[in-house]
Amino acid sequence: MTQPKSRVKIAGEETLSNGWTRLSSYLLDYIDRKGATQRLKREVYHRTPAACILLYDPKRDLVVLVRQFRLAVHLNGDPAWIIEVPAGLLDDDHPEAAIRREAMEETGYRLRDARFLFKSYTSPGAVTEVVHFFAALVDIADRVAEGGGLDEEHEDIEVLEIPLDEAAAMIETGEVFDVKTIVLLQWALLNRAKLTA
Ligand SMILES: Nc1nc2c(ncn2[C@@H]2O[C@H](COP(=O)(O)OP(=O)(O)O[C@H]3O[C@H](CO)[C@@H](O)[C@H](O)[C@@H]3O)[C@@H](O)[C@H]2O)c(=O)[nH]1
Ligand SMILES: [Mg+2]
Repeated sequence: MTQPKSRVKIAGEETLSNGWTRLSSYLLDYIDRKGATQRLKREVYHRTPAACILLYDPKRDLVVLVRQFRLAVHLNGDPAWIIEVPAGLLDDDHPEAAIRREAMEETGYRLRDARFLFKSYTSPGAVTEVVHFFAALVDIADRVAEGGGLDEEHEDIEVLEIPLDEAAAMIETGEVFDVKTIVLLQWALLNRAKLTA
């Protein structure tokens, strides 16, 4: 499908907040499918790119997950120490270099091969964030450090090793409700046979 960029003209941008991440309000002139120009106002949160990874140990048939506090979840009134796949911001690194670094910092696993799967927008209605998804096979011998996150960034990360079927069942029970984690656990179920071969 052609992507008609000429149908969109940015007519103005105002920075609403410029803290950890910039929040902007845009005015855009958008030509709709009937050919009429609409002046729209849209707010966008400029999150930088990120990466996440499924760590699967085929010998023990388990996945390596992390649990940490997420303020946004807390503010919504949900249980806020949430279970996720290891993930982090690219910080200007290549996605694979970044996910190797994050996997080590958060879980203590040194990755051998990391396979790129796909990338995904996590909230395209308002947020620029794009997340690069990876998978890697790990073995108990690859755990060369404790993980737990960086002390200087006050990361307080618990490492969990959970049988794949149990982790996947936690989607249905509502214990796992982070979208990148749900996607990667479902990818693992679909590909387990190939991963163990
Ligand atoms: N000072 C300050 N530090 C912050 C702020 N927001 C985050 N940080 C710090 O920035 C670091 C980010 O850690 P990463 O491991 O690089 O990122 P992440 O938070 O795990 O992000 C991943 O998960 C998010 C939630 O699902 C995703 O939004 C993100 O794309 C990525 O996948 C953490 O040390 C965190 O405390 C802030 O507003 N102020
Ligand atoms: Mg992280």
